[in-house]
Amino acid sequence: MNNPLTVKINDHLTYIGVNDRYTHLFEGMWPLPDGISYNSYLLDGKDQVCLLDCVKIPSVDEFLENIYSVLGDRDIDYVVVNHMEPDHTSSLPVLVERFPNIKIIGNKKTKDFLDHFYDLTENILVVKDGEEVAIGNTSLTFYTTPMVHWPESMVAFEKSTGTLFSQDAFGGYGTLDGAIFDDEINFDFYKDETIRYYTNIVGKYSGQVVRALDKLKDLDIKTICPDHGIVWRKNPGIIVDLYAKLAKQETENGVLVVYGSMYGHTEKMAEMIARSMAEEGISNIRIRNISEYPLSNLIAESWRYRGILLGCPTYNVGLFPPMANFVATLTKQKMKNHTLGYFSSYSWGGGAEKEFAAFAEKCGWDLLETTPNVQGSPKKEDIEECMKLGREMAAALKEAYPDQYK
Ligand SMILES: Cc1cc2nc3c(=O)[nH]c(=O)nc-3n(C[C@H](O)[C@H](O)[C@H](O)COP(=O)(O)O)c2cc1C
Repeated sequence: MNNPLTVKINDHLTYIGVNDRYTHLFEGMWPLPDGISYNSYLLDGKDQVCLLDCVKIPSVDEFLENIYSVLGDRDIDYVVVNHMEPDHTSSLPVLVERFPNIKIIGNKKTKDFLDHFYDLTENILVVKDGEEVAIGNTSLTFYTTPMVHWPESMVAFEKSTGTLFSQDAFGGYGTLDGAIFDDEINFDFYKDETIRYYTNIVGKYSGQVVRALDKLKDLDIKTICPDHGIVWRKNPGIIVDLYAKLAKQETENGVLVVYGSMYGHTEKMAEMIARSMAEEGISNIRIRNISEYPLSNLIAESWRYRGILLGCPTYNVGLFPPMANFVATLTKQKMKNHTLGYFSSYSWGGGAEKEFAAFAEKCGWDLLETTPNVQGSPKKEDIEECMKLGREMAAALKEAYPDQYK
């Protein structure tokens, strides 16, 4: 049956994934303004057929329709579970029911998860790192990529065509709107969403990403088939380079000012600090109100800019709660190459400034000297302190990017 929604990648490989424009929050917390795709692939080795990764359960009917339209009444011999996260496996039990002879390919850790998630304990082929499994007239070789971004994560490589099935690595948010290949798509449409995906989902495991990239560097990769987003067949180097750059965290010239404010005192401080940076010639400045701007985007922007300035009022002897949450998130992100400044406001005993100082020590970024802590509305001398902090940030950026200030 002709189904234009299943797309041939090569003679024996077909894209059979689905788009999701209904889920508003990925993993229950990351906004999906452009939706997301759950990619799945059917590898036809003539005598044997193998499915690579599945989709989220609400799309199971469309998924099965795609499978049947490619396979007709043929059976499926294997399903590879490269990653156990339910957006790729919650349809697996239905698949197993429809294709009772199917063997699930995973590693030792996958086997454990299959039992705990879905009570699946039979017909599992456990593969080791580097093991090759014949799929009819072709084969798949499996490489474990632990913590990119779960412990059982692995990738599969089909060497006859140089196709890497990379699970969540090299993926991005955003549905595949008609086109699925990099040469059919304007990547500028997807780039920001790919970066936001990386920083939200994979970012804190960048060390493991670097190790995984190193492990796969000798493979002759011609096509990358991730579990979300674009299939890379023309220029896979673009997405590999982007991931490598993000993993190394090469920050760029600019400042992200994140503030929280209930009654405007801290907001005023943020505006003054930004003004003094602008007066010093810093042109990439973003001021974000933490109560209004999504955490997901704040993470992506803090990943990007070298300068990070955080400010908030004292709230019950500590940080304003949304800022406390952001600071805790930043601590877990393990980011590098940043210059940090902080500022705060209080009315009686204070407390936010101490928690900012504790964060500064933990993250280990370059810390600016001036840390204004203002009682109530900023007065003349407080304004001067804020301007001084801005000038210090400007000086740090000029030192970090001297070529841009010649
Ligand atoms: C719910 C609440 C709790 C506060 N807790 C403290 C506190 O523990 N210590 C303190 O010095 N000020 C406290 N404040 C006062 C604010 O930190 C202070 O008024 C600050 O200047 C407000 O800044 P903003 O205008 O940017 O919101 C609290 C204010 C509110 C509304």
